[in-house]
Amino acid sequence: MVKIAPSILSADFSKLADEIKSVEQDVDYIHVDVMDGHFVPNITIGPLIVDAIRPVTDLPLDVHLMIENPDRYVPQFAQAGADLISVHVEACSHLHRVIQQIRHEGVKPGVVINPATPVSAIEPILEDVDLVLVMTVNPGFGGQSFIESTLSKIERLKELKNQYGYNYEIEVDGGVKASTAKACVDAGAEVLVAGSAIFNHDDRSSAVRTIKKSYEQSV
Ligand SMILES: O=C(CO)[C@H](O)[C@H](O)COP(=O)(O)O
Ligand SMILES: [Fe+2]
Repeated sequence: MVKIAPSILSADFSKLADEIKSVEQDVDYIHVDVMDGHFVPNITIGPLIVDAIRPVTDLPLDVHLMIENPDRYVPQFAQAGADLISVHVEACSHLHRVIQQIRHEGVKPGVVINPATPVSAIEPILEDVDLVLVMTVNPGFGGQSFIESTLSKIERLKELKNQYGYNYEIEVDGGVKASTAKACVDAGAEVLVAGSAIFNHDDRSSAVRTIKKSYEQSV
């Protein structure tokens, strides 16, 4: 079963609790985009917001850290109630140490690769993570166009997972909507992050259904 993870980056921040409630019956994770204005040009959410939305839902909070030196903030996001914390390989000088740190905090660790980063950059860490997030846009903003060249990396991650019996889920993030979701699922994506394709529609159930219908023939 393919999982859906709505990104609250495209939600109405003046009523985040209502926004989360509007999707939770149809989805599997709540995706939280944390940006620091350094690793990416945008500034968004910190641990205080994660703490505030934690009691709103029982769904796992999938926290995507787009920040430099994430080791400085992992304990705060863990204490705030993150269930998964993913860090960019491009933002970590000591990736293995950060992944260990996340697990030590009792949280599932994930690693993220940007569109221009090859799978080979994270091969040594694949046995240690619960999630691999393939960015299908350059991180920083919602509502961007899907980058097709990322599909071969999803296929490679599926191949490596089958070959070595790794436990990670393959997640994709950026530009995922009805017209791009099937290609992701066919390539091996198991978790689809979608922000604008869900929150830019008044009827969230119908928006999620439209995405699911686009690939259900292939799963
Ligand atoms: O990490 C992200 C951006 O850096 C977001 O999760 C992603 O962009 C979701 O937005 P959309 O589905 O509208 O592309
Ligand atoms: Fe994200």
